[in-house]
Amino acid sequence: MLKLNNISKTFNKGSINEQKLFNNFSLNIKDGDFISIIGSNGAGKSTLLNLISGSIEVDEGSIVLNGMDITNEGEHERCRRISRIFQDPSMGTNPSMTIYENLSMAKNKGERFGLSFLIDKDDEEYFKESLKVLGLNLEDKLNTPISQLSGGQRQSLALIMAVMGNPEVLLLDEHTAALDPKTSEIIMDITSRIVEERNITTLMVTHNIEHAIKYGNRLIMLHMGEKVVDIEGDMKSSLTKEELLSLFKNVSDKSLFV
Ligand SMILES: Nc1ncnc2c1ncn2[C@@H]1O[C@H](COP(=O)(O)OP(=O)(O)OP(=O)(O)O)[C@@H](O)[C@H]1O
Repeated sequence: MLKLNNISKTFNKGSINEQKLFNNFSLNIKDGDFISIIGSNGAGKSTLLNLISGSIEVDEGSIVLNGMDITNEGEHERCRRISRIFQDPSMGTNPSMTIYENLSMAKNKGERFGLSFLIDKDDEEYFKESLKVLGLNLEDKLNTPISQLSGGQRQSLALIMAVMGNPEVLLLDEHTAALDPKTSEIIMDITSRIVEERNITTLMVTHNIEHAIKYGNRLIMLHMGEKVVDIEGDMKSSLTKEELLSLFKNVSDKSLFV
């Protein structure tokens, strides 16, 4: 269980650009939840993931992961338990290294090691088995530099790397947004298979309404740092695109008057 308790976050405090984004924001996420997070630009979606990953600190409130208060842990300390994939496929992998080396790095995440320690031939079979799940034949390209892979192949690899250490939480920050529509569908299919097979608690920020509806057991809409829609279970699975767009429009229209 991941719990965000009464979180507050203000950017540029005390300056003319001060922006109070989250004010007493709470969220309880159950183990195995796959949550789609939508909302207009600037709603606070990425900031929410930043607060969970530890890349920015909360001003007030606490974050508790499976009973352990991680509020004061930095990103590096949280990274073994919380994995993240970004929009840019080059961010999850090291382009100057091979697939094999990247996977070795992911396997040893958070540990102190030198490159010589990374090359362990015994890992080869394990890496090949992990890559086979993707169905992209990357298992035959272990010695190929990442720079020679397409964006979709890189993002698939980033997924395998992100879940390699069995994280408790997976954060997906518009991870298909930079891909062409067909590749984006393939990556979403792979994502959903991996998340389901491993039962990883997942938060996925997306601007793709269809993906938000199709994937996950829960959907949250953020608006100006507030949770304005939160549906799950049967309500989520029967939600139509029209209904969601109408909810979205209601929220946007209302904000014109505040
Ligand atoms: N590090 C920061 N310093 C100052 N302001 C920030 C910082 N991070 C985010 N903000 C501000 O907080 C607000 C929310 O930003 P955030 O990136 O979380 O929105 P978002 O919902 O992810 O938007 P988008 O869909 O455009 O990616 C924005 O107004 C943004 O300018």
